[in-house]
Amino acid sequence: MSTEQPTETRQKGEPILSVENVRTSFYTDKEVIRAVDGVSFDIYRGETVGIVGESGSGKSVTARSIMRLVDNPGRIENGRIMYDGENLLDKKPKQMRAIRGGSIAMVFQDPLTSLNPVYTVGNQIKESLRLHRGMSGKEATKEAIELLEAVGIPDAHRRIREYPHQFSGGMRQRAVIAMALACDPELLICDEPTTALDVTIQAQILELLEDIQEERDLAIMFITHDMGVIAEIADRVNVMYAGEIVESAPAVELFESPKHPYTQGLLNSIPGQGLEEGGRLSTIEGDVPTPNEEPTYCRFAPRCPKAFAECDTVHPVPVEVGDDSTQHQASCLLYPKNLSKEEALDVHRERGAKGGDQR
Ligand SMILES: Nc1ncnc2c1ncn2[C@@H]1O[C@H](COP(=O)(O)OP(=O)(O)OP(=O)(O)O)[C@@H](O)[C@H]1O
Ligand code: NI
Repeated sequence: MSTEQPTETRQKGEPILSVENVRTSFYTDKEVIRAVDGVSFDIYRGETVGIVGESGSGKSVTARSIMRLVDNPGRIENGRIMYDGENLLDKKPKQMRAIRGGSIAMVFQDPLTSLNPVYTVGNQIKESLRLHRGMSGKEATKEAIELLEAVGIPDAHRRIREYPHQFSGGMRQRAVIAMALACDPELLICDEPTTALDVTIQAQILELLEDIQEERDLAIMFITHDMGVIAEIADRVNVMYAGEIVESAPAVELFESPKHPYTQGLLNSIPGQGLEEGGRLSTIEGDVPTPNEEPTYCRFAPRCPKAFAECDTVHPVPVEVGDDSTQHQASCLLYPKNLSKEEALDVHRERGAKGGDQR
């Protein structure tokens, strides 16, 4: 972290969540997979931070690391996750359970992973209210109905007595969001919450999240592989590739002026943009590599149209790339632009040697 905070950031006060140089690895029989490899980012109150990247880039493992839900053979090996001034990695399992579904709630792609088929939707919301806010009886029923109304479920006093299978996909995801809100969270982590829904319903859910955020000053971490969705919802974007954040910027700036060749490639693959001759959508050739060794090179180089010899021997660290702001970083040897190629390479070599992800 730099000691010089840009004005805009300083005005927002302290971040509600600071992920600092986190590494989470999976110890399989064959190899050690560094699924999250030196990841750092902040989330401020009332802000939506997007995490975007192709399948396998480490988005979900990042979310699960924050929630301390990494299963065997996975281990969080390095870094700090500061929440409300305390490191979540130091919390006992019991303390973590209180935080999960309490001040930090999570919404997954498949609402059925969060809903129990044998209980009514109302009873599940009421159970959350009982556990996290000590409510019961009529008071809890009233609050549960209000929550269902707040997430746009019509006829809430009747639907509260229905089971998850009686809800449509979109309504189920709304119910899951109501359940998350029942705990009155400060931070909502959404992992592809709209991916399984059709486009119209997806738009409605995104709108709902924005409304709720405004009402409650909620911080949202939003994971998706869809740049279009990011454009809709994020204030700030972190682009992930093979376990690392390769670019981080305010959303508007990222879309207007992407710096990392990977981000540029992702943006070219949005329908309606970057159409090749003949109208075909351009995509980035090849797949995300499995990050199974310490990066002493750029993991994107094999797919990068701008790669040069040093990309195979120098690990890029995040450097400032903003045209006029100090909140735009990219991990790419092409930058900083104001330096010669040799000077820029030295910046990456030196900072990499000092321990990598020092922003
Ligand atoms: N249980 C596990 N065992 C071994 N490796 C795992 C496990 N879970 C995740 N990984 C590794 O971590 C990498 C990142 O996974 P992650 O689920 O975070 O990707 P993602 O960016 O969320 O992708 P998607 O868009 O497909 O959800 C995977 O490619 C895989 O190599
Ligand atoms: Ni995922």
